[in-house]
Amino acid sequence: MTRTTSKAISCHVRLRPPHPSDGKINPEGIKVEGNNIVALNKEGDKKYHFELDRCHSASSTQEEVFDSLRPMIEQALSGQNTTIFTYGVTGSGKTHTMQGSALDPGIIPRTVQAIFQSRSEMRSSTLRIAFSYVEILKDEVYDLLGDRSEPRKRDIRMSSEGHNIIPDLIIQPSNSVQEFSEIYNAAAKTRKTASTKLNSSSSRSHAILTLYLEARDDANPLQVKYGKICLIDLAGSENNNHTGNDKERMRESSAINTSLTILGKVVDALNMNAEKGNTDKGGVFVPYRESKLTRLLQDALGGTSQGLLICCLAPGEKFARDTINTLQFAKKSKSVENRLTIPDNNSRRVSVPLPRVTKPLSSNASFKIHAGPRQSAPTGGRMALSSLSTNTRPMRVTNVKKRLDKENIAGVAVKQETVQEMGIKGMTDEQLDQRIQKIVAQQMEREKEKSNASIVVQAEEIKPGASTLSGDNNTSIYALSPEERDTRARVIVSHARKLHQNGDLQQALSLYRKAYEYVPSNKKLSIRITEIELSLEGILPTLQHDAPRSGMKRSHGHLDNLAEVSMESPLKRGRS
Ligand SMILES: Nc1ncnc2c1ncn2[C@@H]1O[C@H](COP(=O)(O)OP(=O)(O)OP(=O)(O)O)[C@@H](O)[C@H]1O
Repeated sequence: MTRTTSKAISCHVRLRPPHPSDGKINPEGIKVEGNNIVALNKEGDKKYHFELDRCHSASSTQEEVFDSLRPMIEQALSGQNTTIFTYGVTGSGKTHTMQGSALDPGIIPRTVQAIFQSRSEMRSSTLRIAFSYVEILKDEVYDLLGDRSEPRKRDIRMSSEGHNIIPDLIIQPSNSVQEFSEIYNAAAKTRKTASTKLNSSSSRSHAILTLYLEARDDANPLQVKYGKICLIDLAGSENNNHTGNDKERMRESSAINTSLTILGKVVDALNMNAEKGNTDKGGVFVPYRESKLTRLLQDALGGTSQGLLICCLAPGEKFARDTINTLQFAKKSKSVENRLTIPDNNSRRVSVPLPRVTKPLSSNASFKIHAGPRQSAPTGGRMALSSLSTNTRPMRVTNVKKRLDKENIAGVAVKQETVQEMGIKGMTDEQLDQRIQKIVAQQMEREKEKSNASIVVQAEEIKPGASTLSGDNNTSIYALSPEERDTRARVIVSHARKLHQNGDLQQALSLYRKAYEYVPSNKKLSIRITEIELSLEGILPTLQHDAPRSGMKRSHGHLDNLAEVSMESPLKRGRS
């Protein structure tokens, strides 16, 4: 089980030490006092006061910065999605804070080190680690992993579960810090940077590194905790009067500034909704979809991830306005509340397992070996913890997952004790797979036998007189042709959708389950059912019906498509 709780985004500030590119510096321009910060405007006649969760002065070390967020990494290891991002004007120290250098490593290398360290200390569970790495350049998403000769541009799509996903994203398993570093460092070099007047190595793109964690209890492999850490180095906001940008840099700069402006609009909309006290009913439209960045940050902003924003400040007088803007962004972000899903210790939901490394990675073959699958769509990954923007975990769903999805859908409880009694400790994954398959198959068979007789009658009650359902109340599902099963499922789904649109999740769920009996291989339907179940359990934060609301844009797609798509495969099979 999991529970949900509200938690505001944490906001830290880090002041960079002076640098020759800063020009004139007013020693009174930015003052850090404990967790308070006072900034002067450029003219020096107006003071702005801000209180943040943590302020790091110019003398703060990388270690101190990391120590201040270490608890979040520990929570991620317990299954909590986590997003940490650096924000600030160009040259303010975002990349230094997030990445650092070999001699002075930043958050990313320290986080990876801490995770592998925790893994080596785990006594009763096994931790598997994988990562993806993308950049957003001029509002396009590029996969930084993978072979250079392959196309790297990726789309973002809305999954049928309502999450933003990146189809074909490479998820790279990793077995050691060294293995991670070889691949990650090579990929980081391909991130777009360029020299500007303010920063000789200015990031021209937003970079998102996602670490996927899967902790499996050794004594009970069905107890799995999934965590995800997104570490985001945003490109800096820019004033082209200072940067001396040429035409190409200007174009990049404009895309960077636009996406950061939309980020600000998203935060504003979330705050307006929070002020109204209700984000779900008739609130202000949150423009996540206006940029790729905000689509991918959706889970971190008003979603289910715990979030930390680190605002970086440059001390030069010419940055006074940027400093105040950055601090104002921090101030408004602080009031954005996320709804965290916190797994408890007994969680046994089986989710999307990480891909396995089948061969050892060689140091110079990092991009050629993709033990991680490249898939074109999410295949029913675990929704509670997989919804973070990149959120999107297009990983392979193993047979175990599929079977246990079926288990849920058919309402068959595979008792944990039963599995334990069968002595699965020490089994290989394959043996475990086979064992679970057997248990689920037996239980599903029993459930199906019980429910067959009632399904047709119940469907008839949903829409009396529907021609497709009339006259054969006693017909077994198995006696129907694929087309007939498909037609029946369609009718039931269309009623389920109406109930869903009316917000009657419980009834909708029961009808979707009935429809699923007719089309048990239908993945979309299976995902929809799981989604509603999670929603009813309070694991998924909101599961809104697709009916258009006045004054709000609606998200198109997943429900509208459901009846259609859900019926596709059986019909195709029937014809072939
Ligand atoms: N805390 C710090 N201590 C020492 N040097 C720093 C610190 N922060 C930043 N620097 C140095 O300042 C320069 C600019 O920093 P960095 O590249 O991290 O800025 P940025 O905000 O990522 O810029 P951009 O948005 O242009 O990519 C770099 O040379 C970096 O090493």
